[in-house]
Order: sequence, then structure tokens, then C-alpha cells
Amino acid sequence: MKIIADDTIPFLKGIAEPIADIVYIPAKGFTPEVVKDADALIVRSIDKCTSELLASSCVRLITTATIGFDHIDIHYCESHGITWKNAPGCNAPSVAQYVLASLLRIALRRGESLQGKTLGIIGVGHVGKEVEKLASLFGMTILRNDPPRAEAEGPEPFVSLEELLACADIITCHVPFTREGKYPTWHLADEKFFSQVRRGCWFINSCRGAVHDTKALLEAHQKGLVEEIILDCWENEPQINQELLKVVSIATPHIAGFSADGKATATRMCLEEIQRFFHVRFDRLKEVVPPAPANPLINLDAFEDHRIENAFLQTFDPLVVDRKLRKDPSTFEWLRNHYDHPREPLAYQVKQSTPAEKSLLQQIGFQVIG
Ligand SMILES: NC(=O)c1ccc[n+]([C@@H]2O[C@H](COP(=O)([O-])OP(=O)(O)OC[C@H]3O[C@@H](n4cnc5c(N)ncnc54)[C@H](O)[C@@H]3O)[C@@H](O)[C@H]2O)c1
Ligand SMILES: O=C(O)[C@H](O)[C@H](O)COP(=O)(O)O
Repeated sequence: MKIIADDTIPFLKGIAEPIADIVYIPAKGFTPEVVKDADALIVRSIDKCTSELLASSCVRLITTATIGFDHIDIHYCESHGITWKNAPGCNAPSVAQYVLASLLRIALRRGESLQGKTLGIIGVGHVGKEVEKLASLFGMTILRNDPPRAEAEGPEPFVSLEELLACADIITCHVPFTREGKYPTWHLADEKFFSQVRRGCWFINSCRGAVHDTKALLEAHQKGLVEEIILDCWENEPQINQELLKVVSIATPHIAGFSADGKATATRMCLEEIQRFFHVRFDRLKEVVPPAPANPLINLDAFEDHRIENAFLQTFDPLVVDRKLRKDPSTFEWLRNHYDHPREPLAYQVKQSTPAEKSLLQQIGFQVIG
């Protein structure tokens, strides 16, 4: 069996080698010539799996180490006998960690609390549900908008987009990128969308860049409709809009799902799909685990105030990569390929907590000791 894999996928090297001929190629190095004799591909979102790439190949399975699959021409695959598999939910907790850490950074800068603010979540799937869980623990009120789910499951826990926009202090998008179907998400956040928001709201896009319209977002900011913008996903990335970069509060290069935990889960899920499809077994699969953090112990007494918030930001601080991106926006892709993948709270032990703090820390996912 021949596998061609993107060489920037973490925790993959050495695992499939005992039973497969696996070739690693640089990100974006997938060409018809390179993939023509492959049985399976392991790709990322930057590796476009188009009909042109696949037409002269014998590829039978494409696995992507991502949740999103808008880089795969699924219609072509399905009509040409090519099975494709994404990694549902693999990095959902990582995106939630990103969203809450970013919100905490902005709230701390403004001298505000997230407690009591209303968070409108658009798209309540794997990621949206994780965001809801974490935001609720920080005392936020949640509004959910998800028309496909409302249609399938009943309207009860959901609100219309209009209601969400009118009532939310903070709006966060967690939809797949789609141009077709009943609920397309291309430019979901457009001029009309922003005309309905609460003046001074905060807006987050950590799903796919083209879910917002850059021009409309800039105008909404200029008019004071949107006060704080958190962007992980950008239209036309890696060539991002410089004017937008200047006004965004937190700017990151599409790394929300990049926790080491999420990356390891994605790699494992891809290999499991290959096992199932080709009826093989990778004995070294159990070795696909994220490394321990450099400093896994958090002492709450090290913080003068906002102890839980600061403990959370110790696991991941979006301002670190934000500064690097602003310094040189042309490094967008480089920063993604040379990223220091953070661990999620479950990899950390927290000490010196009060009984009330202990319960909250445990619900967030930390190990509490002492
Ligand atoms: N920035 C990152 O690193 C990162 C990481 C993970 C996922 N993502 C993106 O986030 C997206 C969502 O991930 P997920 O795991 O939650 O996917 P999911 O499929 O589990 O959930 C998506 C939800 O969006 C809903 N939805 C679809 N169209 C909608 C619309 N027009 N309006 C409102 N809701 C709509 C669906 O019904 C579904 O419940 C992915 O497709 C991916 O593009 C980005
Ligand atoms: O869809 C996803 O899972 C995310 O956007 C993911 O984090 C993208 O990761 P990449 O393709 O850059 O490895």
C-alpha cells in the first residue's frame, strides 16, 4: 500500500512505515504526478484535492487531518469511487480553548468580566458545543443558531439569526464553509448581518475566512457596530487584508484548532480510517500522543487576581502568535507550519485552589492537586 502524506502533519512519522510505503511531501506539494500511484492520501486543509489532482490517479482513500473538508472535491470523489474521510470533532476542544482565551484577553484588557455577557453561537456542532460548554462555565449566557439542526431536531434550543444578532454581546461563527445547499455559509456575515447586530458587539471567526465578507466587516468596525474582532480565519489566507489586520483585536494565522491534543487526535483518526479501509493494523498507533507541556504545574498563588482566567491563559495565550503575525503578516503560512502546539487544560495540574475554584477548574478540565 502506498500512502502520500503532507509532511507537516504532526505525530505521523514512523507510525505507518512498518506496513506501508509512505512518502511525505511538503504542504501544497500535491500534484497529479506525485499522487498518481498512491492508494491513500493524508492531507491538510491547504492541500486541495481537486478533480485535476485526482483524475489520473489510482487513489482510493483520502483522509484529512482536519474537521473541515471544503478543500476536497467531494462530488468528484463520490462519483469516481474515491472514499474521503475527515476527522470530525478532532480539534473542537482546541477551538473552544482558543475562543475563550481570546475573549478572556479582551475582557481583561477592558477591565470587564465575561460573566453575564451573552454569547451568540452560529453553528452548534462539534466546535459550537465545546464553545458553549466552556463559555457557560465562565458565566456567559448562550444563544444558539443552527437552522439545519433546528430543522432536524425541532426549534426548541435554537433562536433565529435575527434574534441572535439583536441580543448577543459577542457573536462567534462555527459553521462549515459551503457555497451550496439550503443554508450556504459563504459571506454569511455580510452587510445585512452586521446591520442587525447590537452596536459595539464583538465578532469572532475561527471557522473559515470566507464566512465573513471582509469589506462588510471593515465597514461594521468603522461604524462602531463591531467593536472587537477576533480573527483566526481570513478571506484569501495566507494573503490577508492588511487594513483588517490593523483593526482586529486578536489576529491569528488559522491556528485555533492547533492544540497538540487536537493534532494527535486528527493523525490518529486518519490512520484509523486507513486501517478500516485497507484492513491493516498499525501497531504503533498508540504512540500517537501529544507530549507533556514544558511546565505542567500551575500555582494559582502566582496570580494576584483573576486566578482562574490567568491559569487558563497559561495553557494558551493567543497574543503570542498575534504579535508574530502582526510583525510580519507574510509569515502567515510559515507560522502555521512552525507552530508550538499548546496542550489543553487536561494536561495541567493546578495547585493552591480554594474549594470553589477547585470545582470550576475541574469542570474546565484541569487536574487539581493539593
Ligand atoms: N480555525 C480552525 O482551526 C478550525 C478548527 C476546527 C474547525 N474549523 C471549522 O469549523 C467548522 C465547524 O466545525 P464543527 O466540528 O463544529 O463542524 P460540525 O459539522 O460538527 O458542525 C457545524 C454545525 O454548523 C451548522 N450549520 C451549517 N450551516 C449553517 C448555517 N448556515 N447557519 C448556522 N449553522 C449552520 C450545522 O448544522 C452543524 O451543526 C468546520 O467545518 C471547519 O471549517 C476551524
Ligand atoms: O478544519 C479544521 O480542522 C481546521 O481548520 C484545522 O485546524 C486546519 O488545520 P490544517 O489543515 O492547517 O492542518
